[in-house]
Amino acid sequence: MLGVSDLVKIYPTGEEALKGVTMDIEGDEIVSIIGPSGAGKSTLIRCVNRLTEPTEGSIVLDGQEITDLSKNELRNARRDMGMIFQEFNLVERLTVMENVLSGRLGYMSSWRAFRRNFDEEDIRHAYEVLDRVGMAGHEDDRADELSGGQRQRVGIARAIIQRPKILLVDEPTSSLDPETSRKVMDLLTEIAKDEGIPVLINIHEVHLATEFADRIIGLREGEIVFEGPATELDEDARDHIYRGGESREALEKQRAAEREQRSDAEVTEVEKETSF
Ligand SMILES: Nc1ncnc2c1ncn2[C@@H]1O[C@H](COP(=O)(O)OP(=O)(O)OP(=O)(O)O)[C@@H](O)[C@H]1O
Repeated sequence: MLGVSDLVKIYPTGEEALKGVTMDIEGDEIVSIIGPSGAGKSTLIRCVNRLTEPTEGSIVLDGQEITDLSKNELRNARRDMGMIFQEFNLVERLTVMENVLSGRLGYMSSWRAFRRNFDEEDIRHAYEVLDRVGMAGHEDDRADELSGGQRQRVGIARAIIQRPKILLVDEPTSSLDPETSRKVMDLLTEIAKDEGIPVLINIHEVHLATEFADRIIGLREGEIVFEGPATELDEDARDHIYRGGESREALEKQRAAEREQRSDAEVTEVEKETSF
């Protein structure tokens, strides 16, 4: 389905955000990318649909190479990639229904898109999808009247109405409270399984990644340093992703040394106080 090979991204500033990332995602798998801040998680997701232009490497979606598509070809290819963002990216002054239908714009001629001339089938589908994400009855609400959780539900509906082949999700819960985050993740993963499409999701909260993903990819400094099922993400693996080369054992040694140093210092203080 999606194959990423030797993907490199060097920003104009010289920052090498991805240093040759290779990964695949198939079927209806949910893959979470985790890693410390600056590891390259967003860059990876955004390179897949070329919101960020990759520097080198290959991205193949359903047999089509994405990296060398022209602007027009890319517009068509993006219909196959539903994108869900941290900041929801809704048009604030438009209604829920208008925001959801905007997911169909990529399928329309420029003229029909300009006139917002949607098919009846699209409108029927939009009602259905809004019901599916728990937003029935809110069709005419303006986006700027919604709570964060409701906004993300609309974001999910807009992505789903595209009938994409894959969902690319960039920090969907960063602007939400823990309870809403869990509900949104529940909905997102359930819908993706129903639709039978894979999900590539960049997520900060490791507990949500392990709870909802089939597979975890750990990125560190632009490189994959862990890949496996959530059950294999033990403390050692987490340390490796978030602290680099340090293994759990090394960390324990370091902590023991620090404890020893502290107790030596305490002894010295006591000696000082009691010496006369
Ligand atoms: N537009 C840009 N121009 C220059 N450097 C960038 C740009 N976007 C990201 N970077 C740099 O690329 C590296 C990877 O950034 P990226 O946002 O992909 O990481 P991340 O893992 O998603 O981080 P976070 O979890 O903090 O969002 C970082 O060092 C970042 O500073």
